[in-house]
Amino acid sequence: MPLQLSSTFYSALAEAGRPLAGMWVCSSSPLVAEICAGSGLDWLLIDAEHSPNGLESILAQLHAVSGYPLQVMVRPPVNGTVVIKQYLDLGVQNLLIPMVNSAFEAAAAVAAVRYPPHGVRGVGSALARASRWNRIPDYLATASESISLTVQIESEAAASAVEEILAVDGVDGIFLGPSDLAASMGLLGQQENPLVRAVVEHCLEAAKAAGKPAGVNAFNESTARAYLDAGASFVLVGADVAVLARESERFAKTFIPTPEVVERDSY
Ligand SMILES: O=C(O)C(=O)C[C@H](O)[C@@H](O)CO
Repeated sequence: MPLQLSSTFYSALAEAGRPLAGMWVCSSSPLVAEICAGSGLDWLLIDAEHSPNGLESILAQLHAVSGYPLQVMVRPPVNGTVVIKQYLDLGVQNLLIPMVNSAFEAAAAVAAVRYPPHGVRGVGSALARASRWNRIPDYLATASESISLTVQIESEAAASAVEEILAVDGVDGIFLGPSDLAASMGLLGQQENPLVRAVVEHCLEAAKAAGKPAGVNAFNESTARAYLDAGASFVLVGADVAVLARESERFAKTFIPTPEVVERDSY
């Protein structure tokens, strides 16, 4: 029986017939990635934009989660042809490209994931995990069927161009980043601000009109539910590192007496 690659994020979304819920893996740890993979969530996003991940640690995490029935997406640090080629050759099948601000930038990402004549992806898969070292029959001809591309809308410029970005052939879906969006609107740290939420909802509507799925980052449960009600097809509702940070603080608060605040003279 020939080897087969798993289905993509968007095939799984269509098959599920309901929104997909997932979480970030930012710890760069294969062990933590595997713990999260067995949680029952629909998908994981391994982050390399803000997390200390290199090709080796991403590969180790892909290995760790490979036996679990969920989708895995990976976010590279930049929208770059070389880095995208390396991720694809590593066997990443679902890519989330950060900071895509225009149709031009979205088209560059599409070109990076496709072989010539449809794109500019370099040909090295025979020596790479992507094709399982040429054990996937016809990998070069069929690669694009095993890859999904999601672009991140996370600035005012991107939100203004969202219709054009959605219209780019090869963009399978969009993902809203309320934190950077808020920052670009002069509202740093205010991802829950009604002005930010209104822009997110505008983009969700644009995606619906374009017939493409849209996802959003929302760690606050009521916000996540509101975005799902507004038409989000997939959400990220937490992160490994955040769970660990908040729970370890809770342990400390529960068992360690709060030191008295010592009033000091000002020097
Ligand atoms: O702008 C956003 O929101 C995101 O892109 C998500 C962040 O990068 C993520 O680290 C959560 O804060």
